[in-house]
Amino acid sequence: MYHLTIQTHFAAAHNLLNYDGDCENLHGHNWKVEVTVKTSTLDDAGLGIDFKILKKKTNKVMDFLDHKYLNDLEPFKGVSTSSERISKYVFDELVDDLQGSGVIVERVTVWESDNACASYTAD
Ligand SMILES: Nc1nc2c(c(=O)[nH]1)N=C([C@H](O)[C@H](O)COP(=O)(O)OP(=O)(O)OP(=O)(O)O)CN2
Ligand SMILES: [Zn+2]
Repeated sequence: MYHLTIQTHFAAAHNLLNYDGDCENLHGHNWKVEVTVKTSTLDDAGLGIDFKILKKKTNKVMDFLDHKYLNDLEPFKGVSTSSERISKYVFDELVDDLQGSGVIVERVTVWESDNACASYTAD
C-alpha cells in the first residue's frame, strides 16, 4: 500500500461551546491541515494520485473555511468547532470527492498550533 501526504492551511475565527475557559471567547487560529491517503495502484506516471490534484481537492475545502467564523458555517451549526470536528469535516468532504477513484482517505490531521493537533480516521 502507498501512503501519500499533503499539507495545506487556512485561517479562521471560532469559539468553543460548553467550554469553561478562554477558548469560549471569539479567537482565531492559522490551522495547518495534513491529509494522508492510501492506494495500492499507481498510474502510468508512477503516481498514486498527483499531489497537485490532492492539494486542489483539499484546498476546495480550505476555501470554504478560510477567513470565516466557523461557528456560523452550516456544517458546524450548534456544535463546538474543535479541531476534532474540523478534522472530521475535512475527512468527510474528501471521502465524497475521492469516491470511486481508488484512493482512500486515511487520516486528516488539523494543527491549531505548533504543538496541538487532532486527527480523524475511518476506524
Ligand atoms: N482537544 C481539544 N482541546 C482544545 C481545542 C480543540 O480543538 N481540541 N481547542 C482549544 C481552543 O481552540 C484554544 O484556542 C486553544 O487553546 P490553547 O491550547 O490554550 O492554545 P494556546 O495557544 O493558548 O496554548 P498555550 O500553550 O496555553 O499558550 C482548546 N483546547
Ligand atoms: Zn481555538
